[in-house]
Amino acid sequence: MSVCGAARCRLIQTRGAVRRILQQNRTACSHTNGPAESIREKLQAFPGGSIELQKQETGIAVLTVSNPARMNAFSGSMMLELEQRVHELETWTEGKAVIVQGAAGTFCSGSDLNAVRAIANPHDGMKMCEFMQNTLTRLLRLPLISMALVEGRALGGGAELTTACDFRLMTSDGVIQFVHKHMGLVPGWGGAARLVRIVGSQNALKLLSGAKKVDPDFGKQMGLVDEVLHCSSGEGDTLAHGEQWLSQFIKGPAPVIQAVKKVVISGRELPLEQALETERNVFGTVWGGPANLEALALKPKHK
Ligand SMILES: CCCC(=O)SCCNC(=O)CCNC(=O)[C@H](O)C(C)(C)COP(=O)(O)OP(=O)(O)OC[C@H]1O[C@@H](n2cnc3c(N)ncnc32)[C@H](O)[C@@H]1OP(=O)(O)O
Repeated sequence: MSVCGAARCRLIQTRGAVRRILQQNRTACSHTNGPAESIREKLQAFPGGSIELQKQETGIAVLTVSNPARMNAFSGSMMLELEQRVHELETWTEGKAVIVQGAAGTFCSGSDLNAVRAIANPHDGMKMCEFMQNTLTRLLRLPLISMALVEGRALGGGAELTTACDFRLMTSDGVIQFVHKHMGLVPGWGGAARLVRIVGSQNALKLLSGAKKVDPDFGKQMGLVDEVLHCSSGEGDTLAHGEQWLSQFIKGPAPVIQAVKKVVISGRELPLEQALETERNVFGTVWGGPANLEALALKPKHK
């Protein structure tokens, strides 16, 4: 092929890649989309529990999955509520971080099995899966640093939820387990795709095919767990310990923290040329900004 022909070929490939990414973003970022609409009514038919959101003045929000009578399993209405909470976080300009936790000393036991039984056909399953993939992708793409605080158990969809956060912290008795295989399933909320990116395909294959229990030591060893909190679930101060750990990453003004997260997301998800372009654009939002000018005026030494 001539040099011109090769260049034209590369251009066509790049355009194709850009079109695909834009398409993915449209699907994952739209607040309402056609296919997801029809599942909403079905999900609404399975009420129970709630997703609570507390936005704090520190710039840290706490998102609590709460359905204690069912070990914080996701009812249909909780799936809908999670999407609403993520939407609220997407527009939180003062925010820096979000902690995702479970109520009453345990994280989340996945889908509510009562709802699962009622929609146990491929059509509804795929719609529910599309809905949750969309929400969890948006959670991961928030311009906020996110952390799953795993007390007790994170099972099935609960394990998948932990992978939609930037960091995972665990109490010393915490367990993450992709139990899907035991249920005759594979992850469907995007958990497999994200797990491969976090721990690599070899480790992901072991965790999914063996439905292995990940305790804090195993989790740290394979890079799934970022830090172990040396306290037990339900002790009450777990959240304070989690906030303390997170504080090292969120010092400074919200626009700068959000800019950091944006360049990391684009670096993680986009082809290099596009990631570089996004990085330039984000850089332009902080260069010469208040935090930058203040730092320059202080003549800092980074010893
Ligand atoms: C794409 C998404 C795929 C999925 O998420 S599929 C769902 C995967 N999750 C599961 O299979 C979890 C099944 N549950 C369990 O293994 C155990 O209940 C669990 C969480 C280890 C807790 O065990 P224990 O401490 O002995 O407590 P327990 O079994 O008595 O549970 C207390 C009450 O909670 C209920 N529960 C727990 N997980 C649930 C779930 N996912 N859906 C609906 N209900 C659930 C459980 O039935 C029990 O209720 P009850 O007291 O019998 O009325």
